[in-house]
Amino acid sequence: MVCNSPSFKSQQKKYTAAMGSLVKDELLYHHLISTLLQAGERSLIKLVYFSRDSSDHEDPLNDSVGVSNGVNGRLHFAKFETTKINDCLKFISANKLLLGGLQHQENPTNDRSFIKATGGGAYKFSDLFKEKLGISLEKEDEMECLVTGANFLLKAVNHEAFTYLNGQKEFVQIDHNDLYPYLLVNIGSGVSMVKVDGDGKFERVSGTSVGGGTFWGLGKLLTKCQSFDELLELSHRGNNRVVDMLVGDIYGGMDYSKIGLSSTAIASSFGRAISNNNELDDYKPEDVSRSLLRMISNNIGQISYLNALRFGLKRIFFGGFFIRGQSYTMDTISVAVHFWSKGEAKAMFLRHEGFLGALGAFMSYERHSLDDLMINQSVQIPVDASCGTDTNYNPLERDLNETESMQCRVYQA
Ligand SMILES: Nc1ncnc2c1ncn2[C@@H]1O[C@H](COP(=O)(O)OP(=O)(O)O)[C@@H](O)[C@H]1O
Ligand SMILES: CC(C)(COP(=O)(O)O)[C@@H](O)C(=O)NCCC(=O)O
Repeated sequence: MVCNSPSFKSQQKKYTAAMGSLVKDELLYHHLISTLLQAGERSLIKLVYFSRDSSDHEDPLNDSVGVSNGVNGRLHFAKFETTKINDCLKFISANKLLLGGLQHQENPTNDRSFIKATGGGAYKFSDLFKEKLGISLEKEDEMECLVTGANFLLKAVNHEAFTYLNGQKEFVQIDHNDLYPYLLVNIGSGVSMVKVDGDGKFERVSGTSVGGGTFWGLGKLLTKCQSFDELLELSHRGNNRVVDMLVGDIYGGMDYSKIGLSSTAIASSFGRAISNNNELDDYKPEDVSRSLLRMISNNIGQISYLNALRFGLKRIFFGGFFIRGQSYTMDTISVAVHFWSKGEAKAMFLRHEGFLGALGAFMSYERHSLDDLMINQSVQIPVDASCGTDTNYNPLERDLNETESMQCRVYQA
């Protein structure tokens, strides 16, 4: 229970005192929709929103229902493929995410008229949101949102960061006093590498255009897959050795031990495809997909390590929806970081990997700051974007962050 930590306890008092005025100021919403973050044509829209517990609605000024301890509710995470923007708009309407609870009841004409948004979608969908929902998208800087989101998750959510090596997931206990500096690597369509030195203190130190969009784009061309999930699914069944040229292929089955390369190390990604006049059709889409995933993950792991080395950073946190909690992706990135750093640096992943920017935008609401939200417990309750529930949901499996919510309390600064 994160809120038991001393720092949160002491903050609790401060926020308790301010709570009454928050309610009076009508700044708290029954449903508060936060943000939308999106990039290119075939990427994802992310939503983070807060819903107040129904038991809190009856008497918002009654201490016993949460005012003295903040307002109880849930922080929800949902995502939509960009091509399904209309589903997203319907979701927002159907769930009345634009209606302020207290505010709406007391002053129905004074509906909230903007939501926070970051990333390319904040620009691209601006007109659509205005036209269909009558609201403006208030734009927040993407890098700033990423960092705010990552800092919040690392500080406030238990079991958020984990290492993944040889199929073993291990949650990392974050020491709040020893979090900075770290390298944040966000693998979205492209990849941003940000050195984080504190709340709001960061520098984007590097990036690469070979990222999630590359995997999805090249994969689509090479395998004719129609969905990202299909491409991922293929990669599970593939064997990259059919496509990649290994050190052993070059050195007659031997290791090149003098420079530390085993015979099974990849010498050249896709290198085998140059032999035997093979055509694309001669390769199984599964093998191509796996090789592509390996190549891109490995490359990102390596560049990340080099940047960590540049600034003497030992901890690298990876986020972005490219990862999708995939074992193979995380394993490859971890191995790359481990191998190049000779075990000195650590790759860590975030359960809410794809929501960093959206969360950061959520925190950017006036009077919301990193400290305003406190996560009690990371309870997993699946909330499907189309409003169904997934009974097979297993929080320990991949896609932890896809459709979940977590219990939290909102306090006013
Ligand atoms: N269902 C999906 N549809 C499209 N891309 C997906 C999907 N799931 C994961 N991805 C991957 O996530 C990447 C986008 O990551 P994301 O963190 O959403 O970044 P962006 O800010 O670019 O939208 C895509 O390029 C792709 O590799
Ligand atoms: C331009 C971006 C910040 C946009 O973020 P994204 O939508 O990919 O999450 C990102 O794609 C990126 O950092 N690209 C790499 C550009 C480069 O450094 O070469």
